[in-house]
Amino acid sequence: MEVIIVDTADEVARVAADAISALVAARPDAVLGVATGSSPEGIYDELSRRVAAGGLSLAGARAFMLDEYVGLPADHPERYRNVIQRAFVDKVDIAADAVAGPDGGSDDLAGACAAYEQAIADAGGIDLQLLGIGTDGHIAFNEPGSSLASRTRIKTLTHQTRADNARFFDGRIDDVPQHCLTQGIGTILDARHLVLVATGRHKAEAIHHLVEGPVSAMWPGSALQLHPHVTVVLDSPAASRLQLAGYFTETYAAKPAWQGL
Ligand SMILES: N[C@@H]1[C@@H](O)[C@H](O)[C@@H](COP(=O)(O)O)O[C@@H]1O
Repeated sequence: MEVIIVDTADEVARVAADAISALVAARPDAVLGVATGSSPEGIYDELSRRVAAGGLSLAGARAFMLDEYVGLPADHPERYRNVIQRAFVDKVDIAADAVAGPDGGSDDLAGACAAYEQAIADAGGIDLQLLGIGTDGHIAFNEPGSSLASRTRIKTLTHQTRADNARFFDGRIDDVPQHCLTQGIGTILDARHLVLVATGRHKAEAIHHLVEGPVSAMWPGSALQLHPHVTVVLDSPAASRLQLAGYFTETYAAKPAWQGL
């Protein structure tokens, strides 16, 4: 696991965008994994600037989403497929039909989960998966207690996650769906490169457990320790509980230029 600590959220976004730019330069038909939440928004804005400046094109890329609420109407602004449309698809040159998510509106949710796993497999798997992290340590919507081997399935959101996400529903926790479909931790670990971003002191505890805690279903992000290619990009407040912060800073400063992310 490489942990990169920078000063600002803008720098976090630039580093993560660099990883995507390098991948797409080498493989224009890359399969990206995109995440919702506030954390990746700066990355999408940075990618959009690079596309507008002509230095990057995602026209040949495909993308898979991590998760989706169950039961929101198709036109609900907080349905994650609509969120990712506004935050990412509309800002870059990726084809709208090249972006897929689990179907939280399906009458057959188990079937929708199986179909989503199959779609990812049919695309050859995900090259680079962007991730944020919840304050309770969840990745995608894998709440504490999730199997580290889980695949795409229905989950019940914790009170803490619904309270955190109520800000997207005019502060009304009761409007936040109780259920979601989410890639499992096993699904996420199948991606070839994981890039997790976090900013702010409210993420420091979850980041501490992810990087330095024991691997445990109680802190789902800690499963990333099992993956051979993980890049964690943090601002200083998010890194503030890391015992190894000094070492990570020295390592990044001394990083060989040829190494890439
Ligand atoms: N399902 C998403 C996660 O993928 C995301 O990582 C998390 C953190 O969101 P934020 O980046 O807004 O703190 O929120 C949601 O619960």
